[in-house]
Amino acid sequence: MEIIHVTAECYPVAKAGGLGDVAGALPKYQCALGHTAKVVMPMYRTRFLYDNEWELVHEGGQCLGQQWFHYSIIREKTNKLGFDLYLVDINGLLDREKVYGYDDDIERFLGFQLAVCDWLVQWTNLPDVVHCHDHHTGLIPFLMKHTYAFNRMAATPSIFTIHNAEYQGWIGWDKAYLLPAYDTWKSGLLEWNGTINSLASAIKCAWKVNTVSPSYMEELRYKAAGLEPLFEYEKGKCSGILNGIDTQVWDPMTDPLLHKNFDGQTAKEGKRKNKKEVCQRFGMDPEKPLVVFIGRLVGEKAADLLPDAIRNSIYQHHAGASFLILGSGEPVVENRLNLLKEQFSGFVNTFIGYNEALAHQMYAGADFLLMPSRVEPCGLNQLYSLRYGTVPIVRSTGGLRDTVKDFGEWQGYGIRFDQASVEDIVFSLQRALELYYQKPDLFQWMRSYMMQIDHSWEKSALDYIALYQSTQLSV
Ligand SMILES: Nc1ncnc2c1ncn2[C@@H]1O[C@H](COP(=O)(O)OP(=O)(O)O[C@H]2O[C@H](CO)[C@@H](O)[C@H](O)[C@H]2O)[C@@H](O)[C@H]1O
Repeated sequence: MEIIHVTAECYPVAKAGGLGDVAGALPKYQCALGHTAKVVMPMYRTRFLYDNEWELVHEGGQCLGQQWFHYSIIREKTNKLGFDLYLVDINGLLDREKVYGYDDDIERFLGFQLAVCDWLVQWTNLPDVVHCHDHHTGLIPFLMKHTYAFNRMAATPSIFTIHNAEYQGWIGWDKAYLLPAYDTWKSGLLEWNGTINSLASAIKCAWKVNTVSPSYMEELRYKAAGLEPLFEYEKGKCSGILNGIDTQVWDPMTDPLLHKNFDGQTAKEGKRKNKKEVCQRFGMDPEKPLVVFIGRLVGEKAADLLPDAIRNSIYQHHAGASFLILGSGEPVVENRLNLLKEQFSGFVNTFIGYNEALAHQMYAGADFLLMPSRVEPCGLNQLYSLRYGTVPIVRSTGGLRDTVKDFGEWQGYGIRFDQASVEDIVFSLQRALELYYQKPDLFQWMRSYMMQIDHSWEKSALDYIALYQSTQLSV
């Protein structure tokens, strides 16, 4: 099959979160299965662009409302990522350093989607599947099926994967003129609650829709930031496929970013050395258990609970653990964490920002990874932590529920709690400290057991192929 993934992020070209990891790995594993998977994404001005060689494969033009724009598509020459990578360049719109966060993001990603459709529709042989990821590509199923300009692709299956339904790509109707012509009676396919909603439109128009874990798909039917009835209505074409991890990038035995590589046999010593380095750098005691948090400091990840939970744990557990936080997000949370760092110097430290190398070193050096998420469609951090022998402490939601088993259960290897509350987090930290100080044998067993769990992409890549094939049945 020929599969085109359309995405705003792809590791290592540009990554802001888990979407980048998935788009950088899934196509590679699909190619390994004998399919032809390709990725098309915006050409941001990131380092990857300048460090690699490119060839021009297409040039064209499209209208964004009254404004005509020129676009070009370049391809990475050496198949460096294990699949064909195409970048869409639109001067003035996509040529920025960051992926998101600009005032004209609506125009930027509309321009991107129009350019992709304009390019694909000119292919002599259309691809077998167009696989769109998250709301930045959510209008493509509508554009392919219902606009005059692109309806040569109406019979080409579109698949839509929801990595996060909290962000929906709302566009006021006053910007509807930016879209190419379509029969106006079809405008209901774009709309939700009085605005154009890219995510809702994708759920309505894509041939198949999936989320990145089965539990999250279930949850969306009763908690989906306003889209609950839509998920209930469209449940027939919706499913959940658990994310995998790229074991070529995330392997503690070969990871070049670690101070010391290790595998299941050498984990105790290897992790001890990595922990020592991390603790030295952040001024913490390597004899104490190291609890880390890595991710966006936003409400969805319950990062706002961290300051109180950490403070309470330090008081209640007599500073029995060290805490290190890597992330950025809401300024209030960043400031509160930095205050905590001042107050509890030597016990708490933070790195506010994005740092891929440090993330790897923290997965390797930590004893516990804390993920109290209010919403977690799948979560990759806990999968990385399992592979790096770091016990995940997670709230029982979405993909966290599907991938972490509490150590109170038969062959459990993690710590789970129910409520996104300071009390539940502190109680779970207490269980973690008991495990670390009082049950070292069990702790070691959990570590070696979790490192062997297979969360590679092989199975999920096959599930996606089966999903694509199921579109043949729905023609
Ligand atoms: N400050 C920082 N420095 C370095 N690295 C950082 C970092 N902050 C985050 N990361 C990295 O970004 C990735 C985060 O992935 P997640 O899946 O946990 O979250 P995200 O919410 O972005 O993804 C969404 O999409 C993914 C993919 O489908 C779902 O798993 C998830 O549940 C959903 O919310 C990990 O690779 C992590 O190491």
